[in-house]
Amino acid sequence: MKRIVIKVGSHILTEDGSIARERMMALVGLIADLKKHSYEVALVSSGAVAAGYTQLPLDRKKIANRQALAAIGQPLLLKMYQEKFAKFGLLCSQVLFSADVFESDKHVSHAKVAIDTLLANNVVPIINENDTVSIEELVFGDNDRLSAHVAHYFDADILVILSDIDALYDKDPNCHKDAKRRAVVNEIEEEELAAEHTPNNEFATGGIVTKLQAADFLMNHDREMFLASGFDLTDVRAFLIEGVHKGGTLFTPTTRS
Ligand SMILES: Nc1ncnc2c1ncn2[C@@H]1O[C@H](COP(=O)(O)OP(=O)(O)O)[C@@H](O)[C@H]1O
Ligand SMILES: N[C@@H](CCC(=O)OP(=O)(O)O)C(=O)O
Repeated sequence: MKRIVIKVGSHILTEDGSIARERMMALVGLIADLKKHSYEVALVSSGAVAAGYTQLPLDRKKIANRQALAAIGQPLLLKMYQEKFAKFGLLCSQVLFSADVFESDKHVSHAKVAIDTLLANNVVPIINENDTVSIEELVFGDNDRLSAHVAHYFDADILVILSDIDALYDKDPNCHKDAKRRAVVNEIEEEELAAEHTPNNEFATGGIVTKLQAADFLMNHDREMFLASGFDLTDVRAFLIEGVHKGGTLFTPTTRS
């Protein structure tokens, strides 16, 4: 059985100031199908701050307000996921991490027991950063790097990032019409890892750089990452279910390709 971690960003989960229910439903449908194809699936979902903002539009630039919005939004997000997974007869669960968990072997092994037990019982773990308490040195700040840690420390075969962009390009395709897709990447340059963050949505925090940092972390640990569109799930379905790499970018260590 293959274990995968899927990460979905805030932009995919929000639309016109609300949670994008249809896209959430499509994602849950994909996970249900993957489970039928014998995958174990854990989901890293952003969207707590965005969900909180639908209820109380506080100024999101203030850290204290983001902490409060996450506290409001996280239970709402989970409630929506629970309703949608129930339509497929599946249970889901909430797991919240702060960055320091991954600095302690003891904490990682406790968390792994919980994740393994959920997966063994056919329950989908839905993971997010604990944004209410994760500030300063405790913070990842973006779920791209969090999901890479989850994939590595909990032994996933691959991390799949579903983004508002359908692949990695040689330059930002939202600014350059002639940008070319990079189908397979084996190595990431230092300067690409140090570039500025370029999120394409008011609730997103990462941009392409944190996705590259996630991929670099995984490739350095001999693991793979696949980046594809979260708006249209055709490419990720083809890749995971049919084994066909049409769109999207596969990051794979040189030793494997
Ligand atoms: N070389 C590149 N290839 C792909 N996307 C890029 C590139 N450079 C910058 N970007 C930007 O990064 C954005 C993806 O990051 P982000 O908005 O944080 O995604 P998400 O919320 O889905 O995690 C794209 O929409 C695009 O504008
Ligand atoms: N933990 C935050 C996630 C913010 C974030 O990383 O968003 P994104 O860059 O869209 O993955 C939340 O749930 O709102």
